Amino acid sequence: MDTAVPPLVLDIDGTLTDAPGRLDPRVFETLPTWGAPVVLATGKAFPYPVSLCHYVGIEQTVVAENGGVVLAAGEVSYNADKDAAQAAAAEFVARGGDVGWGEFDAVNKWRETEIAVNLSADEDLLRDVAADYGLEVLDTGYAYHLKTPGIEKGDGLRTVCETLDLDPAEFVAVGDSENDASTFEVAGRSYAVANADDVAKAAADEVLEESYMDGTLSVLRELRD
Ligand SMILES: O=C(O)COP(=O)(O)O
Ligand SMILES: [Mg+2]
Repeated sequence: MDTAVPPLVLDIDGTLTDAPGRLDPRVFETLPTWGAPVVLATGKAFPYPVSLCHYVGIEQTVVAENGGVVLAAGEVSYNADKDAAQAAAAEFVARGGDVGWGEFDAVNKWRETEIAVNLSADEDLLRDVAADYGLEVLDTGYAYHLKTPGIEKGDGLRTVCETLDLDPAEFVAVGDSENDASTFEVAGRSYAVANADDVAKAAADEVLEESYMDGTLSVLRELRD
């Protein structure tokens, strides 16, 4: 029954995907029929979750770039400083670093508020440069994010809730990484999938027995039944 399901805030990578990072096809049958708002909250660049909502067939309600960009009810807000991240990334490269996505950098091309760096990059150098520019480095397990400190997915969820007149405490959150800890704090109930990192596991109300979409679906089924 759909009558009493709570709104959801779902991470994408590691939560709606499989281990190699492919979207789990069960997303297509589960999310469009959910009887309450579904927010996708991700570290991915803004167009990725917007496209995902489009193709899955749900409202475009999105927290992207770790809270840097929020879209709800057609209203977009930008909450972080791409210029600083871009300047720091240029300095990182000038000091011998490699952002690591090859010649055509689709990971950052449409990113509005931060820069994502491949996990193969020199982390110590990246952290040094970030500190010089007053930025932080967030490791999601999928990328290092060179970002404005204090801007988090959880702030994005609050913005969504203000726009849609929803109570964040009613939300159920599922995620897998350090960048989901802020969402877990803001949402009323939170779950880390079994493949989650230690920060996400410590922040979650409950750590699930199953990984990836199997874990996420175990929560959604329980909420629905
Ligand atoms: O972009 C990343 O690094 C991780 O993305 P996610 O927040 O959807 O897991
Ligand atoms: Mg994730």
